[in-house]
Amino acid sequence: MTIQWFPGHMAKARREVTEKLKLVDIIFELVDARIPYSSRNPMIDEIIQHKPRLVLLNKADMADREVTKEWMNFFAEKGIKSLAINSQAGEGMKTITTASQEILKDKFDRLKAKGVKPRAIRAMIVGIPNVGKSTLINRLAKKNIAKTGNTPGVTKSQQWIKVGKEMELLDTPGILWPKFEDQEVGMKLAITGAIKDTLLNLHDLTIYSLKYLERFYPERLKDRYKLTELPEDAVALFDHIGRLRGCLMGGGMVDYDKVAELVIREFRSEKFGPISLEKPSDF
Ligand SMILES: Nc1nc2c(ncn2[C@@H]2O[C@H](COP(=O)(O)OP(=O)(O)OP(=O)(O)O)[C@@H](O)[C@H]2O)c(=O)[nH]1
Repeated sequence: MTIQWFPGHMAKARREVTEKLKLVDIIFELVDARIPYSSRNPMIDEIIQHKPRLVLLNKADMADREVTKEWMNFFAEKGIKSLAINSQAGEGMKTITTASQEILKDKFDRLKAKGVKPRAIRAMIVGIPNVGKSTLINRLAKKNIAKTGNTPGVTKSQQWIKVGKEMELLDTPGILWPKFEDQEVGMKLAITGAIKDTLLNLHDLTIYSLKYLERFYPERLKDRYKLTELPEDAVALFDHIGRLRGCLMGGGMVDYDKVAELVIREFRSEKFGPISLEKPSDF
């Protein structure tokens, strides 16, 4: 689902998350492991205030493992615990409960000391569109979607999902808007599918992807398109790929639109292997 964000939608999204915050002990901030900076909501700190949080670097299977480690260190330095997960395959699911228990240990110990009966940790997922919120909820839910009725004060359909004995998760995630701050962030969001590519020029997107590969993963680019040397400019590279892959118009001219579509499709379907599009040192 791709949402067009207008100020009214943003205000509503913020209000909904703020409302649900009161019901939970911890927020799971879901980001795309390939773009942990660009896929964060720009106002997340302001919205969730001091609520304990766990950053989940989702789609870690598509990101560069070494770079993901750098991001985990980056968050740790800010005092934020993060985990690399793959919701689609269900990898890292157990670690979410364990990490939440660690983060909330003091709070729950205090409650226990006051004689409050132990209860499950209550959590909710927030993140920008397409980051994997529904996939994660389904993974964690397994068959345990609790039909415990509605929670007062929340949307009628709101339910808690049991995640083992230790945790309960709100079944609807908080959907927040992505950053719109600059073109580069926009490129990364479009490449990873968080915003529609029709909002950007497909050729710009392709050139951005190719330049990125050229800079950080040159061998993969050469391997994929049977290049011995990297061409001097984008046009030469487009020509080479077009001829190699038969993206031609009548008369044998290279069809640049087709080349652009092909490269983006291959980039998104991991034909170049797992790739991270940003590092903590970029910021
Ligand atoms: N490779 C990979 N793909 C994933 C992972 N998690 C989710 N996906 C895919 O990412 C796409 C978006 O996932 P959703 O769960 O629909 O994302 P969402 O955040 O709920 O999206 P909205 O409903 O738009 O807010 C789907 O095609 C998922 O299969 C993951 O860890 N790895």
